[in-house]
Amino acid sequence: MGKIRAAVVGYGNIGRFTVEALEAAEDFEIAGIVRRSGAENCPKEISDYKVVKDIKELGDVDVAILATPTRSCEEYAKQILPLGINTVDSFDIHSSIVEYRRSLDKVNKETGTVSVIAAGWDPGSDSVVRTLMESLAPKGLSYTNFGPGRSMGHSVCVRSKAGVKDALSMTIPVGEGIHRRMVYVELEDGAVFDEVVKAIKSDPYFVNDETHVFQVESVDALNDVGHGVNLTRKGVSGKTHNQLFEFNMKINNPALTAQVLVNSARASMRQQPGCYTMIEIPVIDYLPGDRENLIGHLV
Ligand SMILES: NC(=O)C1=CN([C@@H]2O[C@H](COP(=O)(O)OP(=O)(O)OC[C@H]3O[C@@H](n4cnc5c(N)ncnc54)[C@H](OP(=O)(O)O)[C@@H]3O)[C@@H](O)[C@H]2O)C=CC1
Ligand SMILES: N[C@@H](CCCC(=O)C(=O)O)C(=O)O
Repeated sequence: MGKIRAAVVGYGNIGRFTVEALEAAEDFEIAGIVRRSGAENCPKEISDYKVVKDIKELGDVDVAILATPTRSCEEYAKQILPLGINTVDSFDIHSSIVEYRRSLDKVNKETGTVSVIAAGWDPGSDSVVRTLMESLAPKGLSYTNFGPGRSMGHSVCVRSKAGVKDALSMTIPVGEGIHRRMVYVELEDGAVFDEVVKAIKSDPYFVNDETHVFQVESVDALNDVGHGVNLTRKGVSGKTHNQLFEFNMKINNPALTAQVLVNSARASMRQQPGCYTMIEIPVIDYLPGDRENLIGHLV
């Protein structure tokens, strides 16, 4: 089989690391990068690739990796799927995933394409770990404790508010799956801080958590894209109590998200038409290489 031709749509934090992850993956080639401004002010590190405004300018593309804000993923996917191109995204509004999956699945079936959605680390690879833990102790309690670290999704959400020039949303674990949000905003001239605070606190990304907003001179001076998670489950296997499982990681957030997107782009090439979350795909499909070799060294 030839190399998988992938396009990266959106060249922000996740887009930049997605290009790197594709460059490191021997079974992929980069068909090009889609930016709203096309090749205008093109960053030096991608100047050897085709950089375009519209994915149609790229010729043959097997899969489009949507490195765009979560709230624009559905619109991009619905423009791209009718071209016969698979899509992959890291959509992260947990409460809307079922509805989003249903909406794209219809388009996938009509166009004979595959979408893998919610494919970052959370939702994404953590969802696979949560699923495995629940199967190992079907009765019990699981907790997902994030950070401390930068949530890209929450930071993107704050940056989309009127008057915000730049933002950093830090996730602070309070315990048992509860989090505090510490939000640092750099404002445009003339922006009213209290209005910005109101817009942030009423957004579904923040509405259920204790949120503190601070105005700062420079977000860049504070920025650190490190993050992490501690997942636990305590429960019952069969009729036996007190089974305790734990999964921990400390990560560079965009680098890990990009790696999961690339793995999911590969997996998209191996599924029947439809829309999938990561827990619906056999884990072996995320890996390159010969199936029997993988079974030989992993099982
Ligand atoms: N599931 C998970 O675990 C994770 C999910 N994510 C998701 O990844 C998303 C992207 O994060 P990040 O890369 O930091 O975001 P950025 O803002 O850095 O990048 C998004 C890029 O999308 C393009 N874009 C297209 N439409 C818009 C629009 N309407 N407004 C702004 N930009 C647009 C822009 O690129 P251009 O100008 O080149 O077109 C922009 O640079 C987040 O929304 C988050 O939800 C992130 C981390 C983990
Ligand atoms: N979706 C997150 C990754 C998981 C961590 C998280 O949800 C949080 O910090 O709130 C992100 O966008 O960075």
